[in-house]
Amino acid sequence: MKEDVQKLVDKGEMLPLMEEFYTIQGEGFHKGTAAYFIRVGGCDVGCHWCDVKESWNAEIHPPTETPKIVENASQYSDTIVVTGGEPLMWDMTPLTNQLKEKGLQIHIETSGAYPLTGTWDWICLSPKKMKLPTDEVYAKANELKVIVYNKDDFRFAEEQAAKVNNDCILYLQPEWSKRDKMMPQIVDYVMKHPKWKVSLQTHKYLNIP
Ligand SMILES: C[S@@+](CC[C@H](N)C(=O)[O-])C[C@H]1O[C@@H](n2cnc3c(N)ncnc32)[C@H](O)[C@@H]1O
Ligand SMILES: Nc1nc2[nH]cc(C(=O)O)c2c(=O)[nH]1
Ligand code: SF4
Ligand SMILES: [Mg+2]
Repeated sequence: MKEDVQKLVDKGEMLPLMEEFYTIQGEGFHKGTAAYFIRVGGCDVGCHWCDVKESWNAEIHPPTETPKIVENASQYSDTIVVTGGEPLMWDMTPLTNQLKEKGLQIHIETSGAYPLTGTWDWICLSPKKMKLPTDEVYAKANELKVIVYNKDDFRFAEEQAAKVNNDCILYLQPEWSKRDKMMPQIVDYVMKHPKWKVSLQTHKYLNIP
């Protein structure tokens, strides 16, 4: 990467943009709501079941000026979801400041494994065992969304629930490839422990992005 571009990426004034799309938020608290998704490239958390492994290598995604991303996003929706990859690998301050200047609602999907930057109307924290969230994101998360791949994830979910703030809404979401096996166990678990709710990847059932 050219030195001047690298400097702008380091400041969050340019971001490796993988894709952008207008769709329906499929998961968690805001499921069913139309939103414009900005998918930022780059992630080193390494979830073996990740459904967007193409996002991991930041170098294959073109560094894009944040004003250009914002200008485009604002044409589509009042609600913007920033996801990745892991968006918090980058300084989210310029992007979120500019989205706020347009009066948009800004949500983030994050593992919380990197320092929390940017200003957010909604934080969806989906913690990962390999690289745990920072204390700040546990304190500020609006929803906790734990992916259930196997039985140990129920233990992990409780451990993570003990760390988030009291207002945080708790979700268990089946890992997509294990949904048939884990869904009955999730149903049973939620009925026994009703502080949890079920989150499904509804966009995958609807065949939308
Ligand atoms: C692709 S990640 C990107 C944002 C961030 N890196 C994170 O993990 O939160 C977006 C959401 O999809 C979830 N996810 C990824 N792969 C999944 C899968 N195979 N089944 C269910 N959820 C998955 C993640 O846990 C996260 O909540
Ligand atoms: N429709 C839809 N909803 C989503 N919610 C979180 C997603 C993500 O990949 O971050 C996602 C996604 O990729 N598509
Ligand atoms: S943290 Fe998110 S983007 Fe990174 S590997 Fe895990 S699910 Fe995929
Ligand atoms: Mg997704």
